[in-house]
Amino acid sequence: MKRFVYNGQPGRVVFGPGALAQLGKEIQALGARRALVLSTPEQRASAEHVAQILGARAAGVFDRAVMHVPIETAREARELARKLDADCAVAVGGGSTTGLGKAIALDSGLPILAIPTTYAGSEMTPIYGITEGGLKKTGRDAKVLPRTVIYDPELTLTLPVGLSVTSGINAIAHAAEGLYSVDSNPVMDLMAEEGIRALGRALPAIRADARDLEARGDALYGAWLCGIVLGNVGMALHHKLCHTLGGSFNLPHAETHTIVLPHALAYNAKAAPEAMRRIARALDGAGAPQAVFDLAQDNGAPVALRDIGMKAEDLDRACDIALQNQYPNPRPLEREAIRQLLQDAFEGKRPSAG
Ligand SMILES: NC(=O)C1=CN([C@@H]2O[C@H](COP(=O)(O)OP(=O)(O)OC[C@H]3O[C@@H](n4cnc5c(N)ncnc54)[C@H](O)[C@@H]3O)[C@@H](O)[C@H]2O)C=CC1
Ligand SMILES: O=C(O)/C=C\C(=O)CC(=O)O
Repeated sequence: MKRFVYNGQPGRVVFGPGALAQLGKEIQALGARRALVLSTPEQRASAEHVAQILGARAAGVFDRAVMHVPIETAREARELARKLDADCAVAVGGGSTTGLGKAIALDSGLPILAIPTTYAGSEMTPIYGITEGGLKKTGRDAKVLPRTVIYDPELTLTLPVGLSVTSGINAIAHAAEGLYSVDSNPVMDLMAEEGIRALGRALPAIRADARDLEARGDALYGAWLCGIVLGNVGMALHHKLCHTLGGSFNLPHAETHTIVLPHALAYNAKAAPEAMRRIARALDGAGAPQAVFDLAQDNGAPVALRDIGMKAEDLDRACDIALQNQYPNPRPLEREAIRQLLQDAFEGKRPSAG
């Protein structure tokens, strides 16, 4: 008999092509009068478009979001929010931009309205990350959970195919680890399997036609479900390895998730057979690690850490860092086997079945 605790996270979702048109109404519903719009430098035009929709309710645009939220950028954005007397942050972009909004909210309590344009899922979580002195610290705080999320698939049509595939597999990683989480529950399991299924369907269709709006909607739907799982249940070895590789070796976030996931699943396969069965079923494959590997490789994503900047001589240190603290994982953390996992991921081996 299952025993579990289920805690729904508050938050409003407006979903669908053209949903961005609801922005004015949604800001008004939040009671905000002066919104600071956030973006990366590359998405400045999207931020300006959002500011235009907000009209008099736009206080300004800050376009310097970058990956992993450096504390200096967070301080600059917080200062600007104070100077402009902003009462809300609107984050238009991927996990980096939502992350910057969270850093402002953590400090000031300002509500966030998120408009995600990748599949990372940060908009659905109370998890924040800030990097200081080369070290990324993450934490959970209800204050940083966006109050409203507008998912508009039209805004993802410009997401390059390569990043669409790796970002989609980043989302699948949340659901996969959610299925064997120490605090999983039946509702999250349903969302996790459905999220993986939607992304498994959508990514090849996006690869075939990046402007396929139906597939873009499917991918965003999957990302939403996977993001909910990340926000509600604890992650395990895979996320720990990716944070180590991203935080200490500066590897790109979505690509790292894509490469490591098949190997983390292979490591945990025997200890979490029901999770593996559900992942394989969602991807219509014979085995979960192999199905995830094939999804990446068949859609042109990198499959070897050595191809995204990892150095062979750093693998021992990565293994040591990932094992510094104990954390729940279906299979106990065994140094030799985890070092082999990293070697396999480094070389881009397809995990063997059984
Ligand atoms: N706190 C949380 O719950 C989570 C946090 N994250 C964090 O988010 C960051 C990674 O976020 P990602 O979304 O992977 O990447 P990102 O937000 O850094 O975006 C990658 C690049 O793609 C561009 N881009 C985004 N959407 C686009 C679009 N529709 N069209 C064209 N270009 C677009 C961005 O401007 C940027 O240049 C990492 O720092 C990661 O740790 C990721 C997942 C969950
Ligand atoms: O590192 C963070 O900012 C928080 C969580 C994540 O990045 C989740 C992930 O690894 O995709």
